[in-house]
Amino acid sequence: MLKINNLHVKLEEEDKQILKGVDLEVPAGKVHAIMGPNGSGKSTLSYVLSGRDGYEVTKGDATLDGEELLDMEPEERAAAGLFLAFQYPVEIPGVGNMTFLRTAVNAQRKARGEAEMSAADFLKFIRAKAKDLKIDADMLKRPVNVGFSGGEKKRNEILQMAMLEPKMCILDETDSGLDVDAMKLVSEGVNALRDEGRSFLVITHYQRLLDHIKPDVVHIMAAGRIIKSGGPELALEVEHNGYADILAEIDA
Ligand SMILES: Nc1ncnc2c1ncn2[C@@H]1O[C@H](COP(=O)(O)OP(=O)(O)OP(=O)(O)O)[C@@H](O)[C@H]1O
Repeated sequence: MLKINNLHVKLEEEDKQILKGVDLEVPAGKVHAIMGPNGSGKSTLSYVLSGRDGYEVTKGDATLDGEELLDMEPEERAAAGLFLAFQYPVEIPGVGNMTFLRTAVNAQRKARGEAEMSAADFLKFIRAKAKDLKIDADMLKRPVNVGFSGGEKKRNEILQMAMLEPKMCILDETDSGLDVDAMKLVSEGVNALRDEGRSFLVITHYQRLLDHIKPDVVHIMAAGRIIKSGGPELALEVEHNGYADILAEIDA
């Protein structure tokens, strides 16, 4: 599924290397988590995979099911099955949430050579998914994310993910801004999408999210590289002891 090989990335505007040799492999059907101190490069990794401007890949590559991701335009990456839920979801004034989702779903279907979904079928589909995520019908009519609370934005992103049915989902700090109940709801939304053909990369600071979304593997990122990988117990170790011991192990 997702394979990242010795990825080096610098900022385009200044000579600052942020990713310094990331190696990561997320097989089909698996949930991997990335934790790591502030500024270690976790969000940069998700931005680069999504095709955001401002970063230059200086070495290495990333493939999704063998296809080179980094050469693709952002919409081609989405059509290839990549989905990213960002730390700070964007607001799109003037574009209704429902219209946005219908356009996105139909663009994906078109890219896959499938027929567009009719208005009636789409309405049924979105209403069922929104109900599962306890998203108010009123929120579907409002402009995308405009005036949504932090938690509503996160839930809306999980709705987008549920509607687009991607094969590789990257969730960047989906827990930030969620209250306990919303975190449970969002985690349930993610768990409902777990499937042997779908993989997840969950970037988080908090072990408690991983209590709900149980990862197969936890990676620790520091200074632009994955420095340690292990099972869910690694997240517990971080929760109890912080990163100092792990960083010291690497330096030794
Ligand atoms: N556009 C930019 N201009 C200047 N520095 C940047 C830019 N983008 C990223 N950086 C720097 O790159 C480093 C990695 O940032 P990144 O946001 O990827 O870290 P992170 O691991 O996601 O951090 P956090 O846990 O705090 O969200 C940081 O030192 C950050 O300041």
